Amino acid sequence: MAKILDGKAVAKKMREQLTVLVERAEVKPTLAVVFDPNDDGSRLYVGMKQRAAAKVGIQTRDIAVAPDATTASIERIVAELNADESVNGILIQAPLPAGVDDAAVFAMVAPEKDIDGLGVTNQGRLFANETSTYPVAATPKGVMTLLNHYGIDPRGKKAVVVGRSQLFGRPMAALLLNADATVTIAHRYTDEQTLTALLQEADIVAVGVGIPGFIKKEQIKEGAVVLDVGMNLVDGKACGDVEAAVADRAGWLTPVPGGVGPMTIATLLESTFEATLAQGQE
Ligand SMILES: NC(=O)C1=CN([C@@H]2O[C@H](COP(=O)(O)OP(=O)(O)OC[C@H]3O[C@@H](n4cnc5c(N)ncnc54)[C@H](OP(=O)(O)O)[C@@H]3O)[C@@H](O)[C@H]2O)C=CC1
Ligand SMILES: Nc1nc(=O)c2c([nH]1)NC[C@@H]1CN(c3ccc(C(=O)N[C@@H](CCC(=O)O)C(=O)O)cc3)C=[N+]21
Repeated sequence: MAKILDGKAVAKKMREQLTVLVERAEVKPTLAVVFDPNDDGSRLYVGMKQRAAAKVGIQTRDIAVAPDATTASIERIVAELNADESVNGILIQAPLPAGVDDAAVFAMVAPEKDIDGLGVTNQGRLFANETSTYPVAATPKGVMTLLNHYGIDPRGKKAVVVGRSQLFGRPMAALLLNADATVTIAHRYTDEQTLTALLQEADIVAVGVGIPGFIKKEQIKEGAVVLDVGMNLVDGKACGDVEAAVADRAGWLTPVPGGVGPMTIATLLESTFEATLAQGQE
C-alpha cells in the first residue's frame, strides 16, 4: 500500500508558520483575485483561498469579471491593479470566460505582483533556472514542497508529467528538471501506448489533465511516487486523475482530497507574502 503524501497536514504547518511571519511583518499583504463568478469551480476555489488568506492575516480583494468580459476589458482591470500600490499580488483564476485569451491576461500582470508566476517574465526565469527569487505557479511549487518535506529527491529520477498547461504541466516539468530529474512531458497528442510505456518506467508521475481515473494501476511502476493534481467533481465529491487501485502499487501517493489542493492554497499565500516582502525592498 502506498504511503500518503499528506498535503493537508503539511499545508496546515505552512499556514501556521506564515501566520507568525505575517503578524511580525510591517506591511499586511493584499491579494487581488480576478475570476469568473459563473464558473462553479472558480467560485468554490476562490472562496477557499479567501478563507485561508483571512486566517493567516492576508487581505483579499475579489474582482468578479462580467460574463461578457473580453481580453481587452480584463487587461484594463489588470492594468489598474498593476498601478494600485495597495495591491501586492494579483491572481488570475483560470479559466476566464470563454473567448478570453488567458495567456494574454497572465502576461499583463506586473512581474513583481504575478504571485502565480504565470506571466512570461516569471515563466522565463523558471525555464532559465534563475537563482534569484521569483514567483512560481502555486500548484507545482506546492508539489515540490511536499516532495521535499518527505525527503523525496528528484535528482537522477525518471519523471513523467502528464499535462502541459501554463498553470501546472509546464512549470511542474521545469521544477523537476531544475531539481535534476530526467523529465518527459505527455499531453493530448501522446498516444496511449507511448504514454503507458513512459509511465511504466517512471519513478515520479505527476498528472493534471482533468479526467477522473485517467491513470491506471497497470501503468504505474512498483514503488513509484504518484502526484495526483486532478481536481474533478464526481457525484459532488472531489476526485483526482488517478484511479484508486494505484494505491496498491505506488510507493507514495497524494490523496484527493487532502493532497495537492491544500498545498496549492498554502503556497499561494506563501508566495503572496514573499512578493510583498520583495516589494518592500525595492
Ligand atoms: N489541485 C490543485 O491545486 C489544482 C488542480 N488542477 C486540476 O488539474 C487538472 C488540470 O488543470 P489545468 O492544467 O489547469 O487544465 P488544462 O485544461 O489547462 O490542461 C489540461 C492538460 O491535460 C492535457 N490532456 C487532456 N487530455 C489528455 C489526454 N487524453 N492525454 C494526455 N493529456 C491530456 C491537455 O493537453 P493539451 O495541452 O494537448 O490540450 C492539457 O495540457 C484539472 O483537473 C484541474 O482542476 C489545476 C490546478 C490546481
Ligand atoms: N491562477 C490559478 N491558480 C490556481 O492555483 C488555480 C487556478 N488558477 N484555477 C483553478 C485551479 C484549481 N485549484 C485548486 C486549488 C485548491 C483545491 C483544493 O484545496 N481542493 C481540496 C478539495 C476541495 C473539495 O473538497 O471540493 C483538496 O484537494 O483537498 C482545488 C483546486 C487551483 N487552481
